[in-house]
Amino acid sequence: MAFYENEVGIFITEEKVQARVRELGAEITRDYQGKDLTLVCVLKGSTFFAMDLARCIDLPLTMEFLGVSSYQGGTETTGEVRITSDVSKPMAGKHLLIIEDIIDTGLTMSFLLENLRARHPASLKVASLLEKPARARTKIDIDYKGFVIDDVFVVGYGLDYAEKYRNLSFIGRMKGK
Ligand SMILES: O=P(O)(O)OC[C@H]1O[C@H](OP(=O)(O)OP(=O)(O)O)[C@H](O)[C@@H]1O
Ligand code: HPA
Ligand SMILES: [Mg+2]
Repeated sequence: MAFYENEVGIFITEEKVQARVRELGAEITRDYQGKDLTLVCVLKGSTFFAMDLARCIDLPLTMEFLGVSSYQGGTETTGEVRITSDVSKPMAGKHLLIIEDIIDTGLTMSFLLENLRARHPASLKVASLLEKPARARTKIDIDYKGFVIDDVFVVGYGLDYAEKYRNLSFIGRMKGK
């Protein structure tokens, strides 16, 4: 029996995730032809998605990493988004695409959009593997969206519960949460 099976059930299979990531990569490749694209990967949750997506984009892109945290290990947001590590270069004049694993209440993305917009990029767009509209507290326009999901707490493919389960290659759901 695999280590996660008591607590986690499969929600979106690895095959479905990978197929959708390839589609999004092809779309981004078409849209950013001739532009100097910078992926802003949001630590820690988006790392697995960002790494796979980047390999499906057929363009000479740059990768930056921005750490933010607001869940502090639980299943409910604390409502306070903190930057835990900043990008390594000025973002002014760049075509930025924020890469997220999930937009749940939208508080993190709303913070990120405001923060990055203030740095005067040439353009600013959003890619998120998951969207959970049932819990949205603010409206976020997602330019590249993987899946819309119901109000369940998901783990795997970068998403954690108390820092665990990020390394599952599928999207799982916590049993009883
Ligand atoms: O839309 P929201 O309700 O703000 O939730 C989404 C955010 O919450 C999670 O990050 P978390 O704060 O857990 O940090 P982590 O990525 O390091 O797990 C997730 O990775 C998103 O960044
Ligand atoms: O459903 C979720 N799972 C893991 N982390 C999250 N952060 C916001 N929503 C979630
Ligand atoms: Mg988390």
